Amino acid sequence: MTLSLVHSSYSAFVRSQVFFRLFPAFGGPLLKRLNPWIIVLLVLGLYLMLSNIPGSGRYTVNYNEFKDLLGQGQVERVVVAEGNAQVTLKAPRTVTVSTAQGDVERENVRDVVVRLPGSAATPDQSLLTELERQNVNFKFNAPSQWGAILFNFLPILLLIGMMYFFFMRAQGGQSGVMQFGQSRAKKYGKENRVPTKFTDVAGHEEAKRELVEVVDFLKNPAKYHQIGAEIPKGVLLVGPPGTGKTLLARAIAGEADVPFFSVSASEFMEMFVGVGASRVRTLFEDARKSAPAIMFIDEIDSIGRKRGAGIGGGHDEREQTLNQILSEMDGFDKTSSVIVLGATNRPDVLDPALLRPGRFDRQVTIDLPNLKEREAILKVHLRNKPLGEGVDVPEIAKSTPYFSGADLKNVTNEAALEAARLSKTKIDMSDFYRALDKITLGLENGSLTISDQEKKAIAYHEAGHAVTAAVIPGSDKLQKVSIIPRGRALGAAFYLPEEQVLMSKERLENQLVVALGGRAAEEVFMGNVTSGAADDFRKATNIARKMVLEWGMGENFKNMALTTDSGPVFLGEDMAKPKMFSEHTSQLVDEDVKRILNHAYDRALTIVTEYKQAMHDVAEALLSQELITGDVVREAVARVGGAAQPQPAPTPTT
Ligand SMILES: Nc1ncnc2c1ncn2[C@@H]1O[C@H](COP(=O)(O)OP(=O)(O)OP(=O)(O)O)[C@@H](O)[C@H]1O
Ligand SMILES: [Zn+2]
Repeated sequence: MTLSLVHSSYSAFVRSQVFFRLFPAFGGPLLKRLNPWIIVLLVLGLYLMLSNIPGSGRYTVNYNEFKDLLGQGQVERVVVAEGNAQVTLKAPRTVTVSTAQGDVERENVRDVVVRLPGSAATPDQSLLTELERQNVNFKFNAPSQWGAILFNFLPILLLIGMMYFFFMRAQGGQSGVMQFGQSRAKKYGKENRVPTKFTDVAGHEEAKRELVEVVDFLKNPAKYHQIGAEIPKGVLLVGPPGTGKTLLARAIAGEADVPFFSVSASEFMEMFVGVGASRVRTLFEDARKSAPAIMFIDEIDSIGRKRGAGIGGGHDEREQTLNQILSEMDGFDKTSSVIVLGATNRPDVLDPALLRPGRFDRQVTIDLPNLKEREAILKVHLRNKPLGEGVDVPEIAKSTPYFSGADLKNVTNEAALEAARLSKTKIDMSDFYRALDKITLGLENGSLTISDQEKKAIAYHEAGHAVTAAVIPGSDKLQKVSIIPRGRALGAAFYLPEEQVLMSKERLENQLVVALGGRAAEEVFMGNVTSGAADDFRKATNIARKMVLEWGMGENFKNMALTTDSGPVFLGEDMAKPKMFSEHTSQLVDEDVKRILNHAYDRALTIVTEYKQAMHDVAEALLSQELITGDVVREAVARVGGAAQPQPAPTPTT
């Protein structure tokens, strides 16, 4: 359980992590795969079903019952096939039939099936004699071609088929026999003309300027060929999820009016080695046929990771697929005008071979949008939505730091849904606020029962964050504080972080004080501490470790970095990377981290004690109103401190 969700502005990295966590759905398209195994299973299932149904829709009777019926002269017709006899009675009557629940009487039965005793497909002699004597219409069907093949040879055929299948995969899927891979690649590579234009992509002006060249080449390839200019074969779009990489790729195709082939690299990943490579081949063939064209490969890092880094399964397949892409790109002759656009958010893990000249030798960075760009993106997505008076788009942009384009689109959509839910005809500012709360924190958790004592603890905890944030000069501006439980969080303080690329040591230390302010308040005002600060500690420790390990801010390690690689580590790579420092060094690191955290915690304790009255005021306001604005906190602090502490320069808000 977390008592608070302090999304103050740690480092850009920490922040992006938070948002990736909050928006897992933006990780990429959901793939619907039809796995070859499913087909095998279906066939097997069908086989089992067919071989189990003796005669569809008929009751089954046991052999003795049949003999009785025959003895009574009730049987009109018998057809024997594969050890079963399909029996038609002279008239409908009540018979004892076998069911899963045992023998039961059934009325009005005329057609039944009898499973003949023994494994023989031929009925015994005495039965034949009796049938003949009664002059029953009797037919003995030798197992039909069909039945015989299906029931006796199918398993063998399946086995041979699968061996063949695996064998071909192992061969690297040479074309001609790769029906599986080929037909599916066609389906994945959607070839279509797209109406998307650059005007649909807000912001990214820099990227657009670079990509105009690509558009021009696709429009007039002759111009470039004639003068001997070589145009990039591959352009890598690099940026976090949801920032519009796919959108830009489509816009290029749309602007140039050329076919757009798109595929997500993870779709190449199959259980069978070689399928991916074969799909790549087919896809490129198709694209070349309709050149000039754009081929877009999303999530290229999923196959383009450094070779040899992976551990375990799927790794051969990945390498083969990657090799195929590389050789296809090399295979483009200078006159073929297919441009491959790849998208990734992990360029650092890509195989260097992908980035060599003649392949993805150009990189275009697609970053998270800044304030102005967010406003522009919001406007794009609000184009067709009716807005009420007083909707302040710049204000929404300000409240959505580090949101990606996809996140912003989601905000506009959620706001529209909120408005519709209240049967409004226009979207108001309040709808946007509710949408934002919902998105950043999850739904209000009304089912949670919280005791009064717990509520008090939460209120003081949040007050601790809020008051320290208001007291420390230059902290992120506190926007609001709430103790309404939402999702996993029991309470939260919201800040409007100033977007900064560089974090000073002082600023980081201040953030640590605010992060630990919650626990400090618990200790001072509740007399005991709770488990609610777990998340705060995780975040604080994360920052402190980075300060020591990466940013050279530790006392033992002034001005040196102990890691060479930042960012989330890939499983394979991490396992392969030897530990960079000794046991002794680790101890020194821990010392430094501890010192930084302790210092911050002491400062937090001092502040909440010094601003005792403000703490009480804020906690009480929270307990009675559940949600208060940053102004309430700032006023409470000002009443205590007067001019003792300089206030943060307020960023203009309405
Ligand atoms: N700059 C932008 N302008 C307008 N809309 C945007 C922008 N960026 C993202 N969007 C919206 O977000 C949606 C998702 O973006 P898109 O799929 O292009 O992101 P992506 O970078 O390809 O993400 P991923 O890496 O997850 O595939 C787009 O369909 C678009 O509606
Ligand atoms: Zn907290």
